[in-house]
Amino acid sequence: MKVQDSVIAITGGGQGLGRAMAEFLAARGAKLALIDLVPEKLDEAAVACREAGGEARTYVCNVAKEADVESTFGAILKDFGHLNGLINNAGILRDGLMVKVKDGKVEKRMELSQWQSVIDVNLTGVFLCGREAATRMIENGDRGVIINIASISRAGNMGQSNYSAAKAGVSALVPVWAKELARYGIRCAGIAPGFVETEMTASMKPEAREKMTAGIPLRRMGRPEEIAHAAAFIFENDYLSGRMIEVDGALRL
Ligand SMILES: NC(=O)C1=CN([C@@H]2O[C@H](COP(=O)(O)OP(=O)(O)OC[C@H]3O[C@@H](n4cnc5c(N)ncnc54)[C@H](O)[C@@H]3O)[C@@H](O)[C@H]2O)C=CC1
Ligand SMILES: CC(C)c1ccc(C(=O)O)c(O)c1O
Repeated sequence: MKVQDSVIAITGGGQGLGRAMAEFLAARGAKLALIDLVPEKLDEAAVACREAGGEARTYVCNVAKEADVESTFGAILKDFGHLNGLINNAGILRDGLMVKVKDGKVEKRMELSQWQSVIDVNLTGVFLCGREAATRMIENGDRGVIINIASISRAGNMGQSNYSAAKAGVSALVPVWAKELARYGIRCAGIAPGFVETEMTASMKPEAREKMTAGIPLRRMGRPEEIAHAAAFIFENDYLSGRMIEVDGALRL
């Protein structure tokens, strides 16, 4: 599918990887529907997309809320008339060990609320947006692509019971949706990034950065545009469906 003139919704499009993917696709002529919780971030991202050469509109929405998601995708169809892509990117971290022994006593360290908040956004949010996007594409007769952003943590990372479970879940949805939606001309694939340079990692102390990158076979973190490049490849390759692409510098957790 051509990126040029395709209408692509990106959740968490206000900053970080979501914004980087939006700018990358905008430079190739995409029409972006940017979805996020934070209006100011959305406005900044939309300006950057227009400067890159694409069209962009913004939608304030909590992906974990069914009513928000339904009205947002309704508005996208009304504004653009079509929907050809969804990048399920919005995600949060609430890391912590599940249990810990302190002074000989076992403590429950990961609160249920900590578990639930990550599952709500990173897994249920992906389900709600994927279901809504597929519904609208099919109703509208649009061919389309759904991309789920996972993480190398999907393999199981210490201190990330909630996050690893959610990322394994969104990876499992990829072949499910690829099989269910192929008959409607919709493909589904995913990307599992390793550590990517973001504002957070850029502000780390040099020693901490060096320790982190020392374990990566390519000896550096990924760049946001390298993840965006993988998203564009998935979008453009019409025989790619049901699979995850790992963009992690060969790191295994
Ligand atoms: N940065 C990294 O090194 C890696 C990131 N990832 C994944 O990539 C995705 C993006 O990560 P980053 O750009 O680093 O994160 P970020 O924290 O910089 O950006 C996430 C965006 O999602 C938005 N968001 C959060 N909750 C939301 C909700 N309920 N509804 C709508 N929007 C919401 C935030 O407002 C923010 O703009 C996430 O799914 C993350 O798990 C995966 C592997 C590595
Ligand atoms: C542990 C993985 C590679 C990781 C690291 C950092 C972030 C982030 O800052 O958002 C992630 O989302 C990750 O999945």
